[in-house]
Amino acid sequence: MADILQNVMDHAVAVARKAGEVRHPYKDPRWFIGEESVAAGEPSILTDDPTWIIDPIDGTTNFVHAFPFVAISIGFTINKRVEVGVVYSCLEDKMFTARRGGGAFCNGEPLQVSDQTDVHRSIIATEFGSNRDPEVVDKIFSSLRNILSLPVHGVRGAGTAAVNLSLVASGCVEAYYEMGMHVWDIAAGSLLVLEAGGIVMDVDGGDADLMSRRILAANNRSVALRLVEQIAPYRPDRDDAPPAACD
Ligand SMILES: O=P(O)(O)OC[C@@]1(O)O[C@H](CO)[C@@H](O)[C@@H]1O
Ligand SMILES: [Mg+2]
Ligand SMILES: [Mg+2]
Repeated sequence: MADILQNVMDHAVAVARKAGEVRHPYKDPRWFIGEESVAAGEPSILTDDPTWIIDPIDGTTNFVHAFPFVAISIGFTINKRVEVGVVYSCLEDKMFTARRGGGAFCNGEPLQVSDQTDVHRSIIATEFGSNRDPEVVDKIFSSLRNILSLPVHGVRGAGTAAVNLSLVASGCVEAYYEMGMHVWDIAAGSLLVLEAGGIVMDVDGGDADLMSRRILAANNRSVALRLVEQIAPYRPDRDDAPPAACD
């Protein structure tokens, strides 16, 4: 794994030098989108530059309550496309890695999504999120009611987007959808799913957009599209939305 990260960093330096940049890729804030750096006021704009997208603890509420799913999530993008994804599920001691075109792995073992095509025989992962706006809560429950009534085998949620995506990549659940999480929750895990043979799209069936705070990741298109029909979508403020103006 250290080799993969080193290669990526070398690549980032090479791209920067080619572009005539003198910025240090480990230090310049423009090369990072991190949950904590954004909370501290750094920008959250995804550019074509090589960019690390980092969530040091995904599943903070789980962590506080000793609910045993917590992950570190590190994605790396070039031209706004995830090239490398690493999710470390700390308490499971599982290191998930993926490199674009190079497959997805758990502790070095190749991953493959589930081959289930029937949504009625599927387990779907999702989250309730932290938005308690009644309209949003209604949409969450409307989606859940529709999906449970399909029916499906079950609905689960690990409490971390990164782990939910690792579960899709591992074939333990057929799909995961959520609205309201952030780019640092999903950048790495979305590549795990793609490289394990799955698909990633918007909850309305459109193209995936890392900054949109909406995701549907599935083992295949037929399961995904059945879910699109059931999901009541809403649009959280984008991760790259300009800050609200102050009076
Ligand atoms: O703040 P944290 O712990 O980094 O992450 C937030 C998060 O855990 O909350 C969501 C639940 O809605 C998850 O999908 C998401 O990953
Ligand atoms: Mg976090
Ligand atoms: Mg998180």
